[in-house]
Amino acid sequence: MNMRRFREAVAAGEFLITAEVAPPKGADPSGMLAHAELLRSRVHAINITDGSRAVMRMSALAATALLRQQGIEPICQFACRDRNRIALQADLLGAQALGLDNILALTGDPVKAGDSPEARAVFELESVRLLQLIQKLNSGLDIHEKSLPDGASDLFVGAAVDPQLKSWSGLERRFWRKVDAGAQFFQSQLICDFDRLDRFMEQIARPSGRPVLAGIFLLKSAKNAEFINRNVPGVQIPQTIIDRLAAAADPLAEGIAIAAEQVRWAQQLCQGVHLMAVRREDLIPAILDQAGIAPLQPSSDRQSSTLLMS
Ligand SMILES: NC(=O)C1=CN([C@@H]2O[C@H](COP(=O)(O)OP(=O)(O)OC[C@H]3O[C@@H](n4cnc5c(N)ncnc54)[C@H](O)[C@@H]3O)[C@@H](O)[C@H]2O)C=CC1
Ligand SMILES: Nc1nc(=O)c2c([nH]1)NC[C@@H]1CN(c3ccc(C(=O)N[C@@H](CCC(=O)O)C(=O)O)cc3)CN21
Repeated sequence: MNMRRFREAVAAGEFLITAEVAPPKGADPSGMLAHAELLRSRVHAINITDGSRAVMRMSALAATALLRQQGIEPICQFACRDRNRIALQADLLGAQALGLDNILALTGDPVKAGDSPEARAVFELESVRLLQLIQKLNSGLDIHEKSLPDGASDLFVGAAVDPQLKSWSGLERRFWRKVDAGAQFFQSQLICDFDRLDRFMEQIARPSGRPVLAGIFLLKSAKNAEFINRNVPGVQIPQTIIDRLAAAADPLAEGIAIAAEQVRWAQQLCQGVHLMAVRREDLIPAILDQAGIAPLQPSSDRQSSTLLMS
């Protein structure tokens, strides 16, 4: 089973498709695995959240290991909130040993956003320093530049970016710091302003040569959009979209139509999409169908067709 399909697709310049799935809130992974199974032929990788919104769930490391066991390529989110440098390095090396070599390096949401506001937050590193740490592990050094006697990692690491950030100069500076620290791909924050994405791609991202996946969220209703505006740090769904959902006879169908439109815009502007459909991951194939994106060719078929052609 090819578990380097995502990085191969990045290298080949394919239009990249990932989907976000949260680990279970409990010890039984069967629901998560069933959702992931529905997406197998539609995405290059499944991106597993790590303490998203500071809400307690199963560890991303365990959840991605389970996906990989099932033959589905994961991207493991790594947030800096809950682990100091010893624990981050330990888990990164463990991820590599388990074959979980796609990583998304994040700072992480503040604990006050979640279900344990009294928890102690660590944040010893933030996303750029986490990327720098991974760069060191990949070159056979630990965070203190001591050599790793049992070998370097080969982690394929990406970072988040919010093209709608108010400070353009802050956005540009932070994006380039992430590129310099080894980010191989970028996943955008949930995006609604595609003019802004266009400008970000033209003026900031394109010169870096790093692919950007637009973060596209299936809004299930106007209420869902309002929940996000209240509870997801850094996200603001515009009133025009909330009104469109509120006016729709079938808000879920309207949400699918909006997401499919956004996928089409992303095809014009950037190198991929990161699809989020919280608790309705089963609808991601419908979004891709409406956007005119066919299932992916299995990577083994692609290899054999290349062989036939040569
Ligand atoms: N110096 C400056 O100009 C800037 C400073 N900052 C500060 O740095 C801190 C952390 O920023 P970063 O390390 O850049 O954050 P980060 O690397 O974790 O995320 C980058 C952006 O993506 C968004 N994001 C978070 N989780 C995401 C996910 N799962 N998928 C997609 N997007 C996601 C965030 O809202 C953020 O705007 C913040 O406290 C912020 O105040 C942030 C941006 C610019
Ligand atoms: N700062 C930040 N943290 C994140 O965890 C995060 C982002 N940004 N941006 C990208 C995605 C979007 N995320 C989201 C967005 C919406 C819901 C949401 O609406 N969840 C449920 C409600 C669940 C509940 O009731 O607790 C839903 O009904 O859709 C969850 C995670 C997670 N990701």
